[in-house]
Amino acid sequence: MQPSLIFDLDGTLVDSLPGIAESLNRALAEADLPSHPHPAVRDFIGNGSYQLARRAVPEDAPDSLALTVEMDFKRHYATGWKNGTLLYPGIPELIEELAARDFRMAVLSNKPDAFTREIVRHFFPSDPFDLVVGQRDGSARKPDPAAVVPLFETWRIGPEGVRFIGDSTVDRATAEAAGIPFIGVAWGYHDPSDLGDRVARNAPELGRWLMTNATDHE
Ligand SMILES: O=C(O)COP(=O)(O)O
Repeated sequence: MQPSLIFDLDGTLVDSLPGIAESLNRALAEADLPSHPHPAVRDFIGNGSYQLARRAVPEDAPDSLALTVEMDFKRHYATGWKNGTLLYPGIPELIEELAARDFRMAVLSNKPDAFTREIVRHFFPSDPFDLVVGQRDGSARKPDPAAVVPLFETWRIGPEGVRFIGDSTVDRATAEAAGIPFIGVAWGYHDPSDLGDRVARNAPELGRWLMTNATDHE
């Protein structure tokens, strides 16, 4: 049987850095705080919108200021993501091909849930994912392995029947803690050398690996 596939969103399926940076910098400007260049914002991404804001404000700033920046970031991002989010090359073709081959697929993101769903709906109108899960109040978030439990429940499957595909050390840590084989992607926001020994350089390579390993755990 083919493995079920969990995809990270930011840095894996879509390049969301321009939209995140623009919305974050607008929120910072409203709080009279300095903005950050894209490479710095890239390093803030991965642990959700609160951590994004927390890392963007001065270290000694109170949590209340980080929360204000997070709220304003979300307000700008609600409209701003469309101008600053792009699919990575080869991703739509890869997802279509995997769907045609009956791979079961899900998206698991630390991005706020409403944005995660809206972005996935926008870029994947054929609805190829069984489940799209973003960050929700009160629910576990990566790297907590409990974040993958809703996916196991939907698929009625254990970790050995799943692959986790992501661009970050947060994704890798989640997969490892949950016992899921991890495949890194080199085109995202973290250094590929931190992603273990299976790191795909482009979407066709990732596709080949996923399709040729399809029967690993039959
Ligand atoms: O927005 C974030 O912080 C991370 O999002 P991701 O989990 O899709 O990489």
